[in-house]
Amino acid sequence: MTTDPTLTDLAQKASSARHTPAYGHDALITCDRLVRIFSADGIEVQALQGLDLLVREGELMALVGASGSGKSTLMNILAGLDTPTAGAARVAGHDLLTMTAKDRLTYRRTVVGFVWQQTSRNLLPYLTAAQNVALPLQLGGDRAHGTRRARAERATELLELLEVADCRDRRPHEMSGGQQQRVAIAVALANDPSVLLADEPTGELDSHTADQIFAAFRTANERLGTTIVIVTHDQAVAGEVRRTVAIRDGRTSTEVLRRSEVDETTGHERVVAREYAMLDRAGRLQLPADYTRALGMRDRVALELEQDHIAVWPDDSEEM
Ligand SMILES: Nc1ncnc2c1ncn2[C@@H]1O[C@H](COP(=O)(O)OP(=O)(O)OP(=O)(O)O)[C@@H](O)[C@H]1O
Repeated sequence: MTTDPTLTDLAQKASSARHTPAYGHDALITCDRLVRIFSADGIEVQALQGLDLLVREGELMALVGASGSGKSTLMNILAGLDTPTAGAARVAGHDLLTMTAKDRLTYRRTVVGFVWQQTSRNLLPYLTAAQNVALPLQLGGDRAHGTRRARAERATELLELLEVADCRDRRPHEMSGGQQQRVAIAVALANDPSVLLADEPTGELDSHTADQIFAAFRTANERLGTTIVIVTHDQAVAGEVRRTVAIRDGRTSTEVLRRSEVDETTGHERVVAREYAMLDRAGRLQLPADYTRALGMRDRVALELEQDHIAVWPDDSEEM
């Protein structure tokens, strides 16, 4: 039996809804049902199809996914280089959908730093490493680094932190690919951004050099507290971070979390990884393709609520 709610019931309901924190209220990066549609030659491509993602301050995380799944599209939006078609995206309090062109420029110069795959895209070829690091300080208009000397000191400090102080006076073509990427990280960190975004930063490097670049990101994360999001195909990099989020068909699909555990018998520390599926706010869940294939699940499945889990069964309606 249902009874009509009283005015007091409705007031209480409205008040509790007001006190429910908004989705992602405590996250540094919030993507809420993010959509990006590209139209080319009359054909629409939905690169992001309602992507949800929360990243907390101080995280170092990896984004993985097949080619064409939407990783670069997401990174370009977070970098302030592209605007979403619909949904919501906020980074450090900046609304990426409603920013004016002027806000967008300030955002790109002071809130986010980026490192791209192509080493040549990250540095200006005619400037030395130190000059490359000093440039964003000058453009960002940071008062603390208003003088040439203050900027040179900051450049030296960052190049030392990333262990490329010896490249200080060299131009990009006089450095190895790995050195160039470490200088690129220093450039991206110059204005002390809230978030550092890296799109396949080790894509052009051999595995040993890639390890060194990853160590440089870890240093930035641990020593400066910068939140870092790395898009990577490199399993070694994805295996090193505490959180790896997989994107499939323009949505976040699964997430692997790793934590250290001490083995009770040996006393050794080991890393335990566990994979989770993403449940979106509408209650949608993407089942891994190999699971559904293994059980011949297609368009319909049966669900049963158990005491502590939900069971998903293949469609048995034909047998009924
Ligand atoms: N400017 C654009 N115009 C039209 N379609 C685009 C554009 N940029 C991306 N797309 C399409 O959007 C989809 C997602 O592309 P995106 O580059 O984000 O994928 P990705 O996961 O980064 O792939 P990769 O790992 O190969 O770089 C693809 O189908 C791509 O063809």
